[in-house]
Amino acid sequence: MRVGVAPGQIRLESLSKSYGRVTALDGVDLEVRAGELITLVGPSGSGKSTILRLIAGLDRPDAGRVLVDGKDVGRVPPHRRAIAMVFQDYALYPHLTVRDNLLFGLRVRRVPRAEADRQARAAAERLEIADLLDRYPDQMSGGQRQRVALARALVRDPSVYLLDEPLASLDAQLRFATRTDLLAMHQELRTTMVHVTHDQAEAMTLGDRVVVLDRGRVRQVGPPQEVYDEPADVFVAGFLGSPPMNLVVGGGVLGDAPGLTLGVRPEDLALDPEGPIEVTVEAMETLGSEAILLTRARASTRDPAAAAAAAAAGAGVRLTVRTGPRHGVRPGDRLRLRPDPARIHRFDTETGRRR
Ligand SMILES: Nc1ncnc2c1ncn2[C@@H]1O[C@H](COP(=O)(O)OP(=O)(O)OP(=O)(O)O)[C@@H](O)[C@H]1O
Repeated sequence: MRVGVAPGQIRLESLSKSYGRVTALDGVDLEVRAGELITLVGPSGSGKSTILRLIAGLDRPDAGRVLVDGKDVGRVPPHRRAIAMVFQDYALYPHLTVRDNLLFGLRVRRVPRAEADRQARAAAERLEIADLLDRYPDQMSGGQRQRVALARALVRDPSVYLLDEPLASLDAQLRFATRTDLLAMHQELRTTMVHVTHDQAEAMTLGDRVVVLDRGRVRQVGPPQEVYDEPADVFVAGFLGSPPMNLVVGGGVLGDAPGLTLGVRPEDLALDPEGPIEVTVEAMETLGSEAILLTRARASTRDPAAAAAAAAAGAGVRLTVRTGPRHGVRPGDRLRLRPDPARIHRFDTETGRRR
């Protein structure tokens, strides 16, 4: 029996990369499965684009290896890797029409004219830009340019797509529409896609798995809902979710827990007249389908460090609550909250790790 590796599988082994004194990647291990859409997410400077550049061969690692389909590609130049990259700023050739932008890569590869035309048209139709083939990039909207950039990647017929914040410069509505297109494109092609974003909402919706990065290290890898429900550490807990998880050192109003930090997401705090936590509403945002209440509780804790921290801050713990839009609450109101006991997260305060 032949044991092969499916095309488009990527393995990163102990990848490290520094720029001068800046450590961009610090021992990254990651396996991207063939055909998977995986999203790298993390704050600015966490190393996301560096990972893409190393996979594409645009940069070389200081240590570690990149394997594509089981082969070390360290010595393979970028144009020989079966990889297409799409950037936030489209990177279209401004002096070429859409048609010629699409044909460019095919001409470089000496694909016969008729076949190249056929492939360019198929990609344009796939991304619904067939009526724009004679336009120049500056004659199109941002969303249209992004579709052209995706179509150009498509005609290369790569075994891996690297997408570096392709939706970042689109407005909210277009972003949603293009995100849906990208998902449909992946579902149809089933080609490996590594997508980078710093937008945690995008990471939740776009990807079979999400990789959370922080300062050049992988903090957690898993299906988005799993990472959201069981963050591996305080960093991931605070990063994924908007508004972020409420985190209370020592537990405080969430329950006395010396040495631990307890967390609860805004949607897991219910308004309940019998609830154990008394808070004052300081501000609120009503968003149509939901409301966010910014409240402040009195810290009740026996953890001396937490009590001192709360006292030093001059007030009680802030708790953000997500609730329905028709709550009848006003700033200044006193309310009671009940945390869902099954949804309290426990972290070691010293290491930050989930307990
Ligand atoms: N060519 C370079 N020269 C110097 N420093 C660099 C270079 N490229 C990246 N860095 C640094 O390496 C770190 C990681 O950068 P990288 O672009 O991978 O982050 P990122 O997570 O993609 O960030 P962003 O979301 O802002 O694009 C940053 O501190 C960055 O300043």
